[in-house]
Amino acid sequence: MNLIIDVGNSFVKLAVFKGKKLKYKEKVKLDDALVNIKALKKKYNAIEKTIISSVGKLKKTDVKAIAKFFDVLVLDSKTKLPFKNLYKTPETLGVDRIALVCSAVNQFPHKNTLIIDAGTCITYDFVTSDNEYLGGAISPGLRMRYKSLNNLTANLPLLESEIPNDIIGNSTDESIHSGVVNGILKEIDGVIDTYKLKYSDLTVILTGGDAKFLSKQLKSSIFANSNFLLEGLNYILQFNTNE
Ligand SMILES: Nc1ncnc2c1ncn2[C@@H]1O[C@H](COP(=O)(O)OP(=O)(O)O)[C@@H](O)[C@H]1O
Ligand SMILES: CC(C)(COP(=O)(O)O)[C@@H](O)C(=O)NCCC(=O)O
Repeated sequence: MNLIIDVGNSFVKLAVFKGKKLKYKEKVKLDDALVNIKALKKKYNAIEKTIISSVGKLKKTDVKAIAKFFDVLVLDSKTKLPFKNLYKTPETLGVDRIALVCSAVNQFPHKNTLIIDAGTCITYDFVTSDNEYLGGAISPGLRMRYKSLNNLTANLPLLESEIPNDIIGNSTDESIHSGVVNGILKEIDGVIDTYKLKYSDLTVILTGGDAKFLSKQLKSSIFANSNFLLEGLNYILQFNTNE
């Protein structure tokens, strides 16, 4: 069994895989991660290996503590990968984005694939049918947009995400929901349309904490898969250990 540890900028996702099968997953705050990992070790004593992908504030001491329980692979720019990385600064590429690309080449081999991860940030990652990763884009995520409107103004309240009733916001709250949510939806649909002009056979995956919230509102046809990153990490672990 493999334990997958995905440290994002909002949450840590923990998952247990038996071979390719997802057996269990949970989402925790970073401060609780170590305690929950210890509990998972007790619950699933068949876990031998773990992969850690962190773009968040995971401490080196936490990695050391985890390495006491399991055989650890810490994903970084030197890890053996199943695609050609053409990013100009591979050493600064987010390891979560690397895992998304691995998931795509594993699940959609020889396809032009755009992976959209709606998490703290929204990331766009594109891999060609020739297995070449070209890069993509980074833009502010759903909660980040609500928070920035509140943080950087005197009068705008902090709201919880809500699907707007109309494109025309007829109150402060409705104007914010329209700006933030319609803004993201138009951005995503617009990015997909632009890629499709060049790659008409494009496969699009939507994942991340906000994927469920956004997927039904999009006009483009996409595959929504909340486990896409976790599956990519499990694949990297298998790819590096010949499991
Ligand atoms: N308490 C919370 N704090 C931050 N984000 C939250 C919270 N509750 C729900 N969310 C949603 O989760 C999204 C982040 O999802 P996730 O994919 O887990 O992020 P990351 O992988 O970057 O940690 C945010 O954009 C937000 O809409
Ligand atoms: C863009 C990100 C902050 C996204 O993180 P997330 O929203 O998934 O927590 C992360 O992939 C990162 O730190 N990237 C480094 C810059 C780059 O990918 O080029």
